[in-house]
Amino acid sequence: MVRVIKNAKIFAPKYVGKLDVIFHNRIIHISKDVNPFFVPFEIEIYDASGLLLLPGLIDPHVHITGGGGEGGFETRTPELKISECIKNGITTVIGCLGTDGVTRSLENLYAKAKALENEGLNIFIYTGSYRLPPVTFTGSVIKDIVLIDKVIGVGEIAISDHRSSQPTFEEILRVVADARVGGMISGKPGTVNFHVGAGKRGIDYLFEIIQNTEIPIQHLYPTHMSRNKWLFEHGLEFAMRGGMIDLTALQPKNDESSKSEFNTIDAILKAYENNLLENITISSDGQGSLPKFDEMGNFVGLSVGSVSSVWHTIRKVVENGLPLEEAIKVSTTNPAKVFKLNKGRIEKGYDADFVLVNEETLEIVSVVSKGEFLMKDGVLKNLNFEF
Ligand SMILES: CC(C)C[C@H](NC(=O)C[C@H](N)C(=O)O)C(=O)O
Ligand SMILES: [Zn+2]
Ligand SMILES: [Zn+2]
Repeated sequence: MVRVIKNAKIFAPKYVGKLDVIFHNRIIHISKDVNPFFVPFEIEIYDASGLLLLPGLIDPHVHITGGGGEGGFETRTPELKISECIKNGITTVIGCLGTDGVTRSLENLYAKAKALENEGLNIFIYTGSYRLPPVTFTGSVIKDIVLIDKVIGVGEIAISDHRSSQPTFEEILRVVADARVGGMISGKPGTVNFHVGAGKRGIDYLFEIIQNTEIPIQHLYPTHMSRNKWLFEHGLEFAMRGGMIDLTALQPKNDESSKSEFNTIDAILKAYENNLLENITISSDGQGSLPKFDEMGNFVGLSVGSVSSVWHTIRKVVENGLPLEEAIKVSTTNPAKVFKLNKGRIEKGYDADFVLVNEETLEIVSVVSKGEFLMKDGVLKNLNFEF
């Protein structure tokens, strides 16, 4: 079905004015005052008066089958409900495993990815989990990337963290080399998503790779880079060399980090001041655990990441003075660049993934993914097991 969204104020991300957008699964045409009765076929009209039209949000790090477990079996976190993504404007997700690569499987990750895709989202996954040697589908990272359609890279590989496998530099380098060539052969980005812990080695391994090997920086994609101010400073240095860094979004309920001296909002504003916003993405760590450990490394407790943190963070950054057309880049054009996706822009030929928000409140009203409304004026499409 061809559709037209009329009278929306469009942020492409740049604000381009009030225009009409005609689309199928991709954007066909954008112009003023489209008259749908002039086209010689049926076209569905959506009047977006009073709404802003943004590119669908891309969340590059979600534990779609659940994660956690750092406090024992009862702390394994629940899997993702697709309605959470839709209500929060997320139309593209990269799924991953985390600490627990034993009871969480890649087969389950793949099945969940296909389920989310079949119900309307755009989904990709990483092979591997925290540990090296990595868990794989086929026994090899290269084969996983080349032969498993949804696999676009490897992650989240833990470094500088007491929960990592304490990988050697050679182990890390081999995974990145395999991801690069696997990506080349299959036309995929071959991205390696590094989970960077609070350890004092930070992203030393990544600097070593770009300084001492032939591997280009675009394959190295560290996350949790606003975990603390010290790590973020190193992240900015990595960004100055052309690298992309991912920040874990500010969790709506987690008022601790919003009160702590440094959080993701500060990090985004600082990147903007340093003219490095184009090197920043944010991710929710959705359904991943957000565990706390004491100084002796004893587990203290954990909360669960929420995909709602992405839009929450963008709104907070706008409240702190960053223009909307800048703030949304961290979840549209920037992650689209990391994964080489035909997404993240409201331009002819781009995928028809949209979020429509109330221009006064920035509340999310409607969501379109692959040209289909998944939520229209606050009403979700019918979803399995979600009543
Ligand atoms: C960035 C911080 C706050 C959360 C972060 N979460 C994960 O890495 C995911 C988790 N280990 C899981 O497997 O579900 C962490 O633990 O450091
Ligand atoms: Zn992590
Ligand atoms: Zn994670």
